[in-house]
Amino acid sequence: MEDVVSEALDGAVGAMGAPAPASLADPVLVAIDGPAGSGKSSVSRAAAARLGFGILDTGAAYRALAWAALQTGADLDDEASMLALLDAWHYSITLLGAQRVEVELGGAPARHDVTAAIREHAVSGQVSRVSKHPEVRERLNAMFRRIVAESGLPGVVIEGRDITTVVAPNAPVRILMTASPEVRAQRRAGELAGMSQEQVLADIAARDAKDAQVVDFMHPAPGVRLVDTSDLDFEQSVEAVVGIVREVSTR
Ligand SMILES: Nc1ncnc2c1ncn2[C@@H]1O[C@H](COP(=O)(O)OP(=O)(O)O)[C@@H](O)[C@H]1O
Ligand SMILES: Nc1ccn([C@@H]2O[C@H](COP(=O)(O)OP(=O)(O)O)[C@@H](O)[C@H]2O)c(=O)n1
Repeated sequence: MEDVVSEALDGAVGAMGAPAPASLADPVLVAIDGPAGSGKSSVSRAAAARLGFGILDTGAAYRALAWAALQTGADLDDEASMLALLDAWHYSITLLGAQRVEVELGGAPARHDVTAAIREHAVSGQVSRVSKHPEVRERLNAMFRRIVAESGLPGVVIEGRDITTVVAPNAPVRILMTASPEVRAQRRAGELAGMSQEQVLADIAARDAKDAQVVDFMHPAPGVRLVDTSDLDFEQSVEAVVGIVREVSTR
């Protein structure tokens, strides 16, 4: 399946004019989980940049699979159909710089830049239907571990729902990022033009409820640090994550 082309170094070329040096050691992992709108993607991205690490947004792969299923007319509730899609697709995501997500499905055009499309409401509302399948999760988790291992980066922040518990339970830094439902809806409503805060709150509550049937991302597992961003501004949230990483790495 995932004949993954992790284009991690593209961003480094653009940013620095030369490819990033490949690290000989395994990358340091910073695992971050949390519900929708807690700030995990944007805060993880800023923290990674500050630490000189890459960022792997795992939700993008679930979103891209849902996008591919909607595109091809496959039944999102049928696990075998989703596994067949995974067998056929090529997925790539940048780990440095601006996020770019691409999917190859075969056919014409072969390669689709889905960076914007996977954030649309039509995809967000359907993605829990593909992420509920256990074997789909196993296949994507294997892909995430491979992308990180092959990144050549000194460290990678990897964020999603089950990173601290399933994908990287041995990561030296594991964080659960939360915020109250009202604050999360307010943040998301600011991003989604034309939707009221009430609509957004209902949407993310419904998605969280479906997702929570599959993985627990509301309560920190033993050893996982809780960062509640309800009363933190963006900069304070980034500092909280960077502070935990520095604290752990100087122990
Ligand atoms: N601590 C914070 N204070 C204010 N706004 C924030 C904070 N964290 C994130 N945001 C904003 O909230 C929105 C949702 O954050 P995002 O990172 O997409 O959340 P998640 O990945 O958990 O769904 C973004 O527009 C982001 O800039
Ligand atoms: N590790 C992960 C990441 C995402 N997901 C699924 O992918 C969807 C989109 O994740 P996301 O992180 O992009 O969502 P937001 O929190 O950014 O809204 C979630 O609603 C889950 O259904 C998952 O099941 N496991």
